[in-house]
Amino acid sequence: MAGEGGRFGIGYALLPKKENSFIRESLVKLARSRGIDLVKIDMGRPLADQGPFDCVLHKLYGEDWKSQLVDFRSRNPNAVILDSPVAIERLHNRISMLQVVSELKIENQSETFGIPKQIVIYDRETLFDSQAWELLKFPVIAKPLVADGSAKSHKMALVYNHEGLNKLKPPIVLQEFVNHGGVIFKVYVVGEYVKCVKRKSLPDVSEEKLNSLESSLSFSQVSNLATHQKSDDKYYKMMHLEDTELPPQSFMADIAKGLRKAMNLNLFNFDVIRDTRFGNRYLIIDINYFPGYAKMPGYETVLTDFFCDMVYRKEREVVEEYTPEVLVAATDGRQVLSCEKEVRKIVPNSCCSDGEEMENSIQV
Ligand SMILES: Nc1ncnc2c1ncn2[C@@H]1O[C@H](COP(=O)(O)OP(=O)(O)OP(=O)(O)O)[C@@H](O)[C@H]1O
Ligand SMILES: O=P(O)(O)O[C@H]1[C@H](OP(=O)(O)O)[C@@H](OP(=O)(O)O)[C@@H](O)[C@@H](O)[C@@H]1OP(=O)(O)O
Ligand SMILES: [Mg+2]
Ligand SMILES: [Mg+2]
Repeated sequence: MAGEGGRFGIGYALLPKKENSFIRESLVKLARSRGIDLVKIDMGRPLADQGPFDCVLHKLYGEDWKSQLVDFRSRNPNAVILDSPVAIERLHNRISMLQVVSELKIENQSETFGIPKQIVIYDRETLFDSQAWELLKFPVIAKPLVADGSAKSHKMALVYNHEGLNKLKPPIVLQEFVNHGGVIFKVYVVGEYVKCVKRKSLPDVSEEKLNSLESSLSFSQVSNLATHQKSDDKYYKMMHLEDTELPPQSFMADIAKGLRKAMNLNLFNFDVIRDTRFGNRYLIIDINYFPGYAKMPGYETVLTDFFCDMVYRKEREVVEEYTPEVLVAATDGRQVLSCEKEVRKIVPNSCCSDGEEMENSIQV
């Protein structure tokens, strides 16, 4: 729990690309001003020997890292691990990733949601087996089954006809391509916070295109192109992103909450398209763990609020189990609010309330 001076430590373990985009000076400074130190985990040493950390933030794969987390957890049972490797693993397979969407129950009169029709293909024989295809219509998108963050796992192909299947390398997921007006919605989730933004997507596929000689089109991370790449393309010049209406915020928030609970994850985004055939039908096509949050407006504040929430909530849970004497020692200079029935709560003086003093609190 809180170290010297009532500060909290969050250790992070990220690949260099993610570290560069996410761990910005602006985030580190804001977190520091609110009592949280972001500390890089040294991958050359055992995690359990480092810290102390109140929380571990990570996006790394592999058995060694998983067992390090298990070891860390057993020695630091009160630390928060964001997020559990088992929960993250569900997102490494494009079938299990979207299965959870099909299980969600959300009451909404005006909008509906789901996933596109899709099948999984493990070998080349099945790829050309018409029975496997009964459910699907061209065009389809072929996506690698594994979504493990490698460049390969983002390599896709839009396939217009049977001929286009020749180039594909199973195991893949074949997902029906749904015309959606060339705009995708990315819904970023950070705990309870939900933010939906618009991005350019693949253009709609016309009947003429389907009947043309072209059999497939390969692409990768189309919604993630740098701005200059986007403006180079004739298609993007033609599109008017501003004209597209966002989906209703409360609807996206309900889906986000449902997914967060069902998947037991705090840090993810999901991609949503609006089916142009029905203006109120939304399809979830992708879910990513720990996405590019730095692209989210005001990400520093959102993430710092969330970190504060995590570490203080955990500390409250722990402290509530102790006697008042232990509590006083544990709060280490911070304020303690004394309530009826001997329930004690810590009122952070530098975090979440931006340093404002809380009424009725007793300074210890
Ligand atoms: N079923 C679909 N119908 C229409 N367009 C789709 C469909 N699936 C994917 N796309 C388009 O292809 C893009 C890439 O697909 P997807 O999001 O599954 O890949 P990804 O590599 O996992 O993306 P990310 O970079 O978000 O992780 C989407 O952003 C969207 O533009
Ligand atoms: O940085 P990373 O390598 O984690 O890349 C992630 C990328 O974030 P970035 O924009 O910071 O690159 C995300 O972009 P947005 O959805 O937020 O647009 C998305 O493409 C994830 O799928 C990527 O994770 P991966 O699937 O490759 O593990
Ligand atoms: Mg995507
Ligand atoms: Mg993805």
